[in-house]
Amino acid sequence: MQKSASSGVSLLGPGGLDLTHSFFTSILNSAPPSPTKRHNKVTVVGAGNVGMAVAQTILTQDLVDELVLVDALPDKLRGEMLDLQHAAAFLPRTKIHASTEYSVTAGSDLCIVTAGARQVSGESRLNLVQRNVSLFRSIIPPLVQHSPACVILVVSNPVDVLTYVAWKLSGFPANRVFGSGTNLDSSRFRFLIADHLDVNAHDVQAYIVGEHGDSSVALWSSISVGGVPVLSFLEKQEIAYERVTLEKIHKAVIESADEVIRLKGYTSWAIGYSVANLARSILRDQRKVHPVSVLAKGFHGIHGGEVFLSLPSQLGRGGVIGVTNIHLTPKEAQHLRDSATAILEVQNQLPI
Ligand SMILES: NC(=O)C1=CN([C@@H]2O[C@H](COP(=O)(O)OP(=O)(O)OC[C@H]3O[C@@H](n4cnc5c(N)ncnc54)[C@H](O)[C@@H]3O)[C@@H](O)[C@H]2O)C=CC1
Ligand SMILES: CC(=O)C(=O)O
Repeated sequence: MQKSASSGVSLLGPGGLDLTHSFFTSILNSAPPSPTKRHNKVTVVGAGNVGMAVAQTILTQDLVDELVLVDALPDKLRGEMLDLQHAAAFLPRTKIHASTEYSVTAGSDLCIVTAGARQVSGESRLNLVQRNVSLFRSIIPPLVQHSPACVILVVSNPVDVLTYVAWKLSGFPANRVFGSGTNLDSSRFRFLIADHLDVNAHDVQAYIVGEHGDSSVALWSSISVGGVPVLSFLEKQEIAYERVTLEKIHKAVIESADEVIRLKGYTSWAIGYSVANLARSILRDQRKVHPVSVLAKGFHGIHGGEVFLSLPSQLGRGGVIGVTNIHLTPKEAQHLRDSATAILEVQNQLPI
């Protein structure tokens, strides 16, 4: 009995009748016109906790026509694919494929890399670098071979160093390779500020930039609630202690991942939503600004080497359109350069 390549479901009836041709009668004399809507194909490499959170969030948001999962574990991969396909009646129509072979990814518009080792509680993300760089050597070249025009979005940790590695291995221009960076940290920051002030996180503007990790930099002057700049408001009211609260909130952001990992073993939902939010900006050419990991050499006095770290950047169909000219205080600029140094110290030890 013949089976469809991606689902394994039989397309032939018991007598060998091909049912796919017998349910509908065409009302046209020729083939129907091809749809004018752009066909979006996204690949997610790594079908672990993060990859599957990304996949399911993308599916529920009706972003893609084809979703491809790639992993090194064939049974896990097929199980995840079937489990998602079985929700087809409740989801926007999407063709879901899964394979350990990269040929299935051909023609992807966006390739999201989540494969790799993850940190345990108490471990720094930077500690993962050697293990994940060698995985990237087997992941990035075949992705590029099959989708030479794609945008690559790196999620695996340490995300800033691995985005640099992906850029080098791909040979792509820098606008087509970026990392999820501090889009997640900034979301955690906005949630904690909103929670503290009892407002909606959508109404809180606040950026964390630099490394997705211990040396991240909170841009205090970027914080506004409903259009009111928070720091100058607090200064006018002479509520100095709130500045201490904000610093505590930034510390809580840095410790967030470790807290979740200690409690449930890994983080997944927030990064899933964060990445789907980035995918939407790319696929829908939304030109929204997100704090993501981009080639930062030359920005804000960062000169020591080619380094990727997060800066507020505009995203569209072709990838990173540009980095916003944010104003940094001398202290913030110094912290950003320190963050670049922390990343470069790890990166410079790599044979890339
Ligand atoms: N940037 C961010 O904000 C975040 C990054 N992460 C990172 O995402 C990565 C994945 O985390 P989890 O999904 O929790 O780990 P996981 O262990 O659940 O999944 C990793 C997956 O990668 C697959 N894999 C390993 N080698 C592969 C290869 N050569 N080709 C294809 N697939 C391969 C494994 O089979 C596994 O399914 C980690 O590096 C983690 O630190 C996690 C959360 C947030
Ligand atoms: C694991 C990780 O990088 C995070 O949740 O922030």
